[in-house]
Amino acid sequence: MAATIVEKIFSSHCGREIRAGDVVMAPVDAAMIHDITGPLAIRVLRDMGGERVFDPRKIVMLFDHQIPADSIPAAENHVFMREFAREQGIHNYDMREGVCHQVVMEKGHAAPGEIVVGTDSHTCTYGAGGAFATGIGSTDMGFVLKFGALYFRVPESILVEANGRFDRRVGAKDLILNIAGDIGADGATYQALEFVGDTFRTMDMAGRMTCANMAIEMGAKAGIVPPDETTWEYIAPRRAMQPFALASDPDAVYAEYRQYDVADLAPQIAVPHNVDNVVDVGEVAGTKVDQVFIGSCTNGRFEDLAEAAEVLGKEQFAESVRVIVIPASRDEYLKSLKAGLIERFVEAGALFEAPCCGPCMGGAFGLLAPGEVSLSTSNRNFKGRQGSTAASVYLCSPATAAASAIYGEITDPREV
Ligand SMILES: CC(C)[C@H](C(=O)O)[C@@H](O)C(=O)O
Ligand code: SF4
Repeated sequence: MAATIVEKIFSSHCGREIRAGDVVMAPVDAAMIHDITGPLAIRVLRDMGGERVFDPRKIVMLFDHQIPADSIPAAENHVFMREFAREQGIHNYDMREGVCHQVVMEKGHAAPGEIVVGTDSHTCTYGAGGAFATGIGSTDMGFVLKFGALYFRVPESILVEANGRFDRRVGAKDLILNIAGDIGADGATYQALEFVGDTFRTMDMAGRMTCANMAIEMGAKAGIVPPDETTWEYIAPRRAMQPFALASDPDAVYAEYRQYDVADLAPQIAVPHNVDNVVDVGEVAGTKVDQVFIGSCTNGRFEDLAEAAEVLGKEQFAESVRVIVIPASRDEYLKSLKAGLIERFVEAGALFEAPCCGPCMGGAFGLLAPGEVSLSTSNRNFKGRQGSTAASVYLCSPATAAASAIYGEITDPREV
């Protein structure tokens, strides 16, 4: 019977034919925990009487949300997790490598055809690499840590096809914001978004990660780009794995089909206070901004920083704006450093920070005062997300963020 890529992944893990809607107990190939949600998962494991984890090699631990520790409880969480990792023989990246989703991908913990879970909603990012990846709660993770498997209701898929070439300074983030605006924040609840078409096929891994990352912003359980040459090139230095074919059958059954042509797509922006409140940047151009954040698991890769630097050129950032630039990982940091991007950002007046979640979630720093406006390349603009509930957060691409930071107001990057 014809199957979607998601149904195929579950079938291969369960050893029998699985269909969307089935509830199955499936083994996981990797499980990620971080500094916020990890401690609770460990406590759940303990409460269940779990002495040892199922397989320490399949568990990835790292700290990214509250680093370096910004409070004594955060520092205590770090100590608690370090001790657990030592006791169980789990490799702990600690706070050395960067934002969880970037690190999982970069270090090859997720690969095509795998099932990966993480105690973070943006775990769906690894779908960029052809995995079925989804965020789970800490209670479920306690179970996974002990048994290496979890109950899943296999999702139906929505086929999202994008064709055409982007205009100058328009890219993956604009497309996914446009899709979020179209599908809506709950339009894909408990389903999987399968990204196909020329636009995704010619998109680099950085762009695919940006898109898969935001699947959860439409309520989707997962977002997945069927693996192709780009995927396997990314995987090659990270995992000893022979490329194999994995795609939906042509007559697979989908819950929905959505088509996009990106040729005339303008830069997009999500206006406060919802991710699906999306308009062309031109509609809000001229809005004054107090803070611009370029970073996060959505847009903190070298390609994103390079895009922002290209728009910046030899300009300065407006003195009225606090510009915070944070690469998503140590690798991305080093690439940016070697390419001279950091020097350019700092010369232009930016604060350049070491890899972490930063102001994305208003966790460690970069909080907004009531009435302030932030422009962010991250994925959520809910009330209070980056500080005061009376502040406003807009979401955009790195190009739009850089252009707006130069002028101190929301600016279409094509006009710079
Ligand atoms: C802290 C964590 C649980 C949370 C998530 O699940 O996504 C955070 O990373 C976020 O982006 O809101
Ligand atoms: S960068 Fe933001 S969205 Fe990504 S994991 Fe950190 S807090 Fe969550």
